[in-house]
Amino acid sequence: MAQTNPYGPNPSDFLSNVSKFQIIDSTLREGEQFANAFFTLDMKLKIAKALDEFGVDYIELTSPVASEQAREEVEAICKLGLKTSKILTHIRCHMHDAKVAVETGVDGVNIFIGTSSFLRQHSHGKDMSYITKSAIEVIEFVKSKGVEVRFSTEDSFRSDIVDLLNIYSTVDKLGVNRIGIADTVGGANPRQVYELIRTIKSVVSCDIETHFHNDTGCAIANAYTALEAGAKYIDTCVLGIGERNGIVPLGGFMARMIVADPDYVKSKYQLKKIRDLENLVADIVQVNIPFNNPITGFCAFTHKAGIHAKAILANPSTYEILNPEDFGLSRYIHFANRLTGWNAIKSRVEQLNLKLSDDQIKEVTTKIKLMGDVRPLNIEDVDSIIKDYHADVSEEHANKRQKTN
Ligand SMILES: CC(=O)SCCNC(=O)CCNC(=O)[C@H](O)C(C)(C)COP(=O)(O)OP(=O)(O)OC[C@H]1O[C@@H](n2cnc3c(N)ncnc32)[C@H](O)[C@@H]1OP(=O)(O)O
Ligand SMILES: O=C(O)CCC(=O)C(=O)O
Ligand SMILES: [Zn+2]
Repeated sequence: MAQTNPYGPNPSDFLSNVSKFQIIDSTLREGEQFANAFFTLDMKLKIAKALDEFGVDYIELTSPVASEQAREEVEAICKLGLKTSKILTHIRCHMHDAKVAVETGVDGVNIFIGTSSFLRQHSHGKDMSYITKSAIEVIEFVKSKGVEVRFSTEDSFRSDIVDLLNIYSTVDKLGVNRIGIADTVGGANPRQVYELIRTIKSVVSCDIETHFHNDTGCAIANAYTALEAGAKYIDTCVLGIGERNGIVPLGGFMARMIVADPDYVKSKYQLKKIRDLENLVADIVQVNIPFNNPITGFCAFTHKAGIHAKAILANPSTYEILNPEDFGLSRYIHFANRLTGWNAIKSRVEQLNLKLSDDQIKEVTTKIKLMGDVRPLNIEDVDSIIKDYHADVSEEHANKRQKTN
């Protein structure tokens, strides 16, 4: 009987887009706002090509009005003729920005403006009626140029819900391709995300994009819940880089989604390229891949405790929700420590091509654990304990045979 996936989408959840989400990768926009990022054109071209090869649906680029170089970079990336990813640029709700953006050759423009009282008062100083008026003007202009348009409210979760419903239904009627909902300060939790998206979805017919910061560690969970509530597009960055501690990390998001819908994720994204993509960005922004990074952290597929090792050797699904092979990686059983057990050591004895009975393996395991109580062990330590033990028991055996002959 086919087993149902306990982590799969709920089949009765008709609004859910868990099995048809798309990725808007913002490594070259939000990621450029990461404290350590200084991207040259060459670096941006390399990252754009790698994102395209991985298969992200869209690549979002820094506003062309940020600097002359930024504008040239947008144009150069548009000219790459990427095979999969469409190109967006991220602009203020501002006519000048829109005029510059549509001349760069992008496929779409992501417009944003702050709607919370914090941002209305201290960022741009405009009220909701001004915001609505300029949104209409800028959206109509971008649409007239035949490129995709998305309108987003910055700091959506601290914005007044009536303001949000009014502005989103207005821009929806203008025919935007997507609206964006942003947790700009990373304070939202999954339940709030679900409720806000369901409420907004009831007044718009266009698709919903979401943008989650990770200040309180909820970014991936919020992204997943957003899809469950009916959002379709998730903003990501490689390694989650971005302003402050960044946004939804592409790799971690892939880990979340492959568990929910393996067929969709494997058919759409080149998962075996995730490690190279992360290494490329990590090198460019000069950070290490975190040890506990989903998928590519150095110990993401390392099993240590004896109980885990035994079960993993019997069936990897016992303690693995992700299959390392899906990402071109392999699992590792860490047996050189005092938490090891005889099953793990038996596997090592077999790898070393030695013959020991189960009782002998249990005895040598006790020796390894005793040594592991004294100091940290490495593989060579364990191998030499096994080999010495093997030599001893073989010699004993030979002596016994000599005596009986
Ligand atoms: C949450 C986010 O990550 S949003 C994306 C952030 N991205 C960026 O900031 C891109 C890089 N930014 C830049 O290069 C510059 O800030 C520029 C070119 C956009 C603007 O530079 P400046 O004109 O020197 O203004 P400065 O950066 O000091 O202040 C921001 C200006 O944008 C205005 N503004 C801020 N957000 C918006 C918006 N969404 N729509 C319209 N105007 C806005 C502010 O009112 C302010 O203009 P003012 O000084 O005339 O009041
Ligand atoms: O444009 C958006 O939707 C998000 C902008 C942004 O980076 C943020 O609000 O944190
Ligand atoms: Zn952001």
